[in-house]
Amino acid sequence: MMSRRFPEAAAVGVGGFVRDDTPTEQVDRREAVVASLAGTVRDLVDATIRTTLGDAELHRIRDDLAAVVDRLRAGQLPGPAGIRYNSERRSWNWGNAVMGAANALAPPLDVVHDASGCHADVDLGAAYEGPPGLVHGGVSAMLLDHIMGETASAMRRTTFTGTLTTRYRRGTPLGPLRLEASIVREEGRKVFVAGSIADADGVTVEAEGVFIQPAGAPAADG
Ligand SMILES: CCCCCCCC(=O)SCCNC(=O)CCNC(=O)[C@H](O)C(C)(C)COP(=O)(O)OP(=O)(O)OC[C@H]1O[C@@H](n2cnc3c(N)ncnc32)[C@H](O)[C@@H]1OP(=O)(O)O
Repeated sequence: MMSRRFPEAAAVGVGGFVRDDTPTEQVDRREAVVASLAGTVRDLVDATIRTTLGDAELHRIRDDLAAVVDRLRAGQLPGPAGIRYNSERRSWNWGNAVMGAANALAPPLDVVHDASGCHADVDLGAAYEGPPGLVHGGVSAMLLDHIMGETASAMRRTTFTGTLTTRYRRGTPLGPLRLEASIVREEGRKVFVAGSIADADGVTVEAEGVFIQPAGAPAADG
């Protein structure tokens, strides 16, 4: 297992925000490839959780997968993916825990910015279970944190989560869900955001968050 700290990544400027002048067309093409790979790995996670095969077959499958991991390790970044951007204002954060195209742990969340904030439709499977048949509370908080953070930043400024408060009104069933977020008010560098998760019968989780533009960060970058 790879180390969780990446001093060698900082040394070569990988991670963080990285200017990368790969043309957008090439970024789009590569994104489709890594998203396809991550989709198959996501299937693998679901299939692993739900497998009923016998122990001997699972040992053989584990060996096959270990060989695949070795093939992927033949070419690796020295650290996490960070956020990259080019001169055409195309940015990509393929490792992001919630919407990273290359991250099989991400559901992934496809966030749509609209007039009132952001929304996203997501379909959560067995990998996101907490109580039986229900979404893990930490997963709900993670998804809300992300969509509320995107709402606060409005794609034009950097904001970090200061405080996130969640109220779990009832269990959130695995399956199709709708997330929504909107800005309630702003005070100086603080952006107050409301968010929710709903199933077909209505809201299951409500959240309030304070998102803060760090001291020294540009108020808006256009
Ligand atoms: C587009 C991508 C979307 C991604 C969405 C995902 C969002 C995330 O998960 S971000 C990761 C989780 N969050 C973090 O790691 C943040 C860690 N904390 C920090 O970096 C800093 O503490 C930070 C930026 C929140 C505040 O730092 P700093 O700018 O120095 O704040 P500071 O000057 O002390 O305070 C500014 C104001 O914010 C308030 N404040 C500070 N911290 C908090 C807090 N945690 N909660 C609420 N209010 C706070 C202060 O009271 C102050 O208010 P006022 O102006 O009224 O006096």
